Amino acid sequence: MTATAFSEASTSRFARIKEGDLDLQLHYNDLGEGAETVVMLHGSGPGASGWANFNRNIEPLVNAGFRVILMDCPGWSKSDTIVSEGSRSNLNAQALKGLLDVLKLTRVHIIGNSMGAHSTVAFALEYPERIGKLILMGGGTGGPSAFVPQPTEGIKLIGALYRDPTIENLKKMMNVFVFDASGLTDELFQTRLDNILSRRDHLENFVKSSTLNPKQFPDFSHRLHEINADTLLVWGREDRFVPMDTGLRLLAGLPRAQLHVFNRCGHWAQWEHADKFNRMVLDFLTH
Ligand SMILES: O=C(O)CCC(=O)/C=C/C=C(\O)C(=O)O
Repeated sequence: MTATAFSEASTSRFARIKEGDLDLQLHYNDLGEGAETVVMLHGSGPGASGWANFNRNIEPLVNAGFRVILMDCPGWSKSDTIVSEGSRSNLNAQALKGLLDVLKLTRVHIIGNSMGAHSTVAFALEYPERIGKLILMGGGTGGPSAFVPQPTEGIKLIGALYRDPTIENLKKMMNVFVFDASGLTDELFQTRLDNILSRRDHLENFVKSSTLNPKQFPDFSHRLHEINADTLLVWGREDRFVPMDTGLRLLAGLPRAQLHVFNRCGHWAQWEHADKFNRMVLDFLTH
């Protein structure tokens, strides 16, 4: 499959999942045909989706012979909406279990970005037999930062955009996502704003969820030693959403983890340093 052979629309799929108390329709993108599958889980910003977060990272994996599944978590993009009163990390893990069962995938590698990384760790703890290797970027556990006041600047901007979804608030948030904002185009802003405004129900339910339970992403630090999977941690040195000492906490707790820190990089390492990130991921998955 070549770069021009796939698009969001041509790879868009829906699945009905019933997993425990969850009964909902999930949207996902399905690309490639390899024997091994890589699942990508997006972050929690308004208008995020698998495609929005990972469109620069799909092609090298597909060309290397992996099947790639981008799951849109409940409450994002074209998946059903939901109010999360408990741990959203665990809710997303449960949704992923349901999707993998529908797709008959027994074991997958997972790349998680921010909330997606928190959810990857929740999945690894709940369903250890279903995981291959893990790649966690800008997340993996909630909990305190020893150095940066919380909520961080970036998380406050996410909250402001959820409550008041204007182009001005979107630009404020996205300028903090990245180290170098010169790559953010008007087209990117407009696409993201269209995604945001197309699902007001998701926005309202995220605000409701955060009011019901401000700690949507619990601290897994005390359980990290249970995860035996090879894990690549990737952080931006200038991450203003989830500070880099969270990466150090993960490195200390996960027995088989290694950490790579990009300099001149914010919260979107997979986008800001896509070529190097893609090479590192392929090397990690194939060796
Ligand atoms: O609150 C947290 O710990 C997670 C924050 C988070 O998931 C932010 C992600 C932002 C994006 O990657 C996005 O919106 O595209």
